[in-house]
Amino acid sequence: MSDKVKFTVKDLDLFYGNFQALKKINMSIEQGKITAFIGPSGCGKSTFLKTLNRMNDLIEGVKIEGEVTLDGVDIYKDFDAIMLRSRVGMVFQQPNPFPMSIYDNVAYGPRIHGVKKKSALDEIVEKSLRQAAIWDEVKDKLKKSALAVSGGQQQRVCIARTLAIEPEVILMDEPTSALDPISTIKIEDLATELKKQYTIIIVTHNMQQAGRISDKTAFFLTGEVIEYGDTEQIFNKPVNKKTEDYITGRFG
Ligand SMILES: Nc1ncnc2c1ncn2[C@@H]1O[C@H](COP(=O)(O)OP(=O)(O)OP(=O)(O)O)[C@@H](O)[C@H]1O
Repeated sequence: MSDKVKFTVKDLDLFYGNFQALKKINMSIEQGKITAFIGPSGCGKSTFLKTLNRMNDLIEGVKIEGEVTLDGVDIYKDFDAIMLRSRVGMVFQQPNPFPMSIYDNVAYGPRIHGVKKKSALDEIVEKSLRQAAIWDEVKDKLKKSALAVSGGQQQRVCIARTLAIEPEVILMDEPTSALDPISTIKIEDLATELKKQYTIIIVTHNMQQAGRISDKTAFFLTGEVIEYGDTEQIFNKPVNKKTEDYITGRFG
């Protein structure tokens, strides 16, 4: 697997009004890997994740300074936000299928991007549901409401919906925190499978999860990245005392 850099973040500051939520973040995120963001509640993990597909643009009073590039192109200066989000998809904490059929959920993005032919949509829907490891469970109920399946299945439908627009990066914001252990393992296995094709960045409170699936880990504290490196190093030989305290549960 190449070590090609997907995102480069330089001196990134983010303010919600007067409150500085991110402080001088510098990070290179590698392609084809799973990068985990860990740290205590409120330390800025989700905020940082959302700067990578400009979801914070939608919040009033947000000010962002510094630079984020995707494949070397500045996402704040040289990208249309909609175009960016089609390359950098997102899966949220709570499964959030649209109140429509499973088929229409997955076909939603391609339709917006102009795919109209039924045969083409059928193909995308099947491929995406297969990639999201849920095809066999839903293939006989594609016309049923996406809200009528279990939470774990809903989350995989949401992942399929994200995959249907063929992004290059998938941002996952605590994607398993609302799920039972079996569904959690399914999503973890899925993430491991998907990294062959996609770059995945995941926010998680579950340290075992970060240890199990990620290649790189960044530890955040009060808006700063305290330590960033190979997951094995961060978990087994953290350099910073604060990282060690957090990893070993002595934090706070
Ligand atoms: N829309 C907003 N307006 C103002 N402050 C916000 C907003 N969103 C987040 N914050 C603040 O920014 C800080 C970072 O929040 P963020 O949600 O990024 O943290 P987090 O590490 O993801 O937390 P958690 O693990 O609890 O989800 C917190 O102090 C939070 O209260």
